[in-house]
Amino acid sequence: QNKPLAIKKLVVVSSYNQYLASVKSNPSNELVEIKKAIPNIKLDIRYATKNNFMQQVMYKQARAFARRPVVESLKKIQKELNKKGYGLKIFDGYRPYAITVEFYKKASDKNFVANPAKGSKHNRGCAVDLTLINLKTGKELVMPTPYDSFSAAAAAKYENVSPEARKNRDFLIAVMAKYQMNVLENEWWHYDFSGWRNYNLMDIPFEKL
Ligand SMILES: C[C@@H](N)C(=O)N[C@H](C)C(=O)O
Ligand SMILES: [Zn+2]
Repeated sequence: QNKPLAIKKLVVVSSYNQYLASVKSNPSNELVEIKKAIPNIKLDIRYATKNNFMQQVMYKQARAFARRPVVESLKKIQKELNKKGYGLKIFDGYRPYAITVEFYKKASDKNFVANPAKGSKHNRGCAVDLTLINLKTGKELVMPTPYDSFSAAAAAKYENVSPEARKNRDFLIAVMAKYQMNVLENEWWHYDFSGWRNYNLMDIPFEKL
């Protein structure tokens, strides 16, 4: 006889007080503002502009957050990169769940956006979208594709790219992995924190944080 399927209900925290209580019981739950913790990090929050795949402003504020241990990893990564003349540029961090719902409705290719039925690691404050910059010039290093290019060439192991783009991409992937930030198979710019399972999905707008 077939066993009934166990259907897990998706938990999304949308109450600010519930979020505060979770931080009180475990400080790792805090959504830390990345720029405050790492002042020399560069931000280019595309979803707070119309320059993104949605072609509309999705965030009211150009800010980036991540859970405390994720920001600790980013701090170490930035330190290591700075010694070599490079730095990070952040495109996105914590993303409220409602935004993932909007992305999924409109995205031309659903392979490049998380399904709201499961939620995104961004909604857990455990994913960041980023690239590398040259510290002196502030310019982005050459990568296989632009950010959020929903193309085959965006894959982390895509072979048919220039030697320079491949070198930069593979260097970024390696330094991120050293600090528990693992690249997403089909997006070279997206990194998931290995402890993401310990954090709830959230739907709290930046303005409240
Ligand atoms: C939309 C893109 N930047 C992204 O973050 N995709 C992943 C799969 C996500 O939505 O979690
Ligand atoms: Zn992402």
